Amino acid sequence: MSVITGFLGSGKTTLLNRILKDPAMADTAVIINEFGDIGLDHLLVEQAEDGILELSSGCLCCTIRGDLVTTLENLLRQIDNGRRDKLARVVIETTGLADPGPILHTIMLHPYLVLRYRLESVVTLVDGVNGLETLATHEEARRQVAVADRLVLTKTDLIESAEVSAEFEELKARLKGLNPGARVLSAQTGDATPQRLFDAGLYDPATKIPDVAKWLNDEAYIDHGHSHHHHHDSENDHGHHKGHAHGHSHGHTHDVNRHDDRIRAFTLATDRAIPASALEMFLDLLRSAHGPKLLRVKGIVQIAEDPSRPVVIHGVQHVFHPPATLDAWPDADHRTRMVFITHDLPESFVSQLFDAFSGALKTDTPDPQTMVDNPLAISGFTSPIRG
Ligand SMILES: Nc1nc2c(ncn2[C@@H]2O[C@H](COP(=O)(O)OP(=O)(O)OP(=O)(O)O)[C@@H](O)[C@H]2O)c(=O)[nH]1
Repeated sequence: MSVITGFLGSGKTTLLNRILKDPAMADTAVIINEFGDIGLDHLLVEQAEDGILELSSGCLCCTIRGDLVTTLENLLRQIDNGRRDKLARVVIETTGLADPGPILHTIMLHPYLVLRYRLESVVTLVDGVNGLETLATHEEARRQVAVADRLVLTKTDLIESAEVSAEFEELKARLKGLNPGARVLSAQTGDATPQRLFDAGLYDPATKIPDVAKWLNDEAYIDHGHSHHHHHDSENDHGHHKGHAHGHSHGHTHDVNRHDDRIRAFTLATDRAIPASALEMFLDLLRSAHGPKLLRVKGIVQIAEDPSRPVVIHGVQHVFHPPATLDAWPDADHRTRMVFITHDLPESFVSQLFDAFSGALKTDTPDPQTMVDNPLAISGFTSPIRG
């Protein structure tokens, strides 16, 4: 399942309209609000039922009937009844100012849908001409960029003057600052193909084998770290971070970029395994106490009890997929590696919390027992240390 988001008028409908015709969209169900918006006349509609149209490309175009859950259930029912043989993926277009969070909530917190759908890609469209201004003035737009797996630049054909093209370069630098790991595609050059847009999940769609390096893309955070100053102070440096990157692009436009300082992109890497229950506690605490500050979390984690089988974690805002255990490490690198994009949540806080739970105690940092026993701590937690 993938979600297409982007600011008002960023070109979502235009992009969808183009990709619906692509044979690579066969067996994909695209959920939109209204058929009228997308102008399907030219797409040779073959059949209509339950608000679902089958296009000549083999793509299904669905309007929301009732609510999103009902629409997603209807699609599953068609497969389960044998009325449809295959549904490779679902793409949901969010409307207007949409925050993809509630849509992802709906699916990942639904007891049945979560068993049948897996989040593949969050695609965010960014207007190549107005994007810089939108990012400067709208918090929502910055968050949309920060949660993305793929960023698509639209309207680049309208860039004519040198001034606009300088702004465009600046826009690209800002996007990189906000979300170093997201692949950037261009709607105009035709590189925003369905495959590039949507194959952002952990599992290769053809082989079903997890591709951790591509999915996590933590290398991008490290490369990105060079040209920026670090808020990092030595007190917080535990020496296990592989790279640091901060969500802002510095340079000649401090004014415009100052908002980005609130969004941070960073990695956390360590050789130290964490007990399974402590990982659960770490994620629970992050999610329940700081959920709104998490924009995106991905990671592969070494578990103390079963170090040869890593656990994959994945969250968008405070919604986390149930962690999945892989049969083996994908390569020789067996370190825990996590990438975080946060809003008003500093790297040092996350790394200290992880250290506390993974047992790297320092005299001046909280240990998990005190965090749990602390009367000021969030209620409802039990000790991660059993026995
Ligand atoms: N020149 C140019 N115009 C574009 C491009 N993409 C979209 N547009 C135009 O921008 C306007 C808005 O595009 P839409 O595709 O409707 O944008 P949207 O994101 O679906 O808009 P909302 O549904 O209102 O949020 C339309 O007039 C499009 O024709 C592009 O790449 N180049």
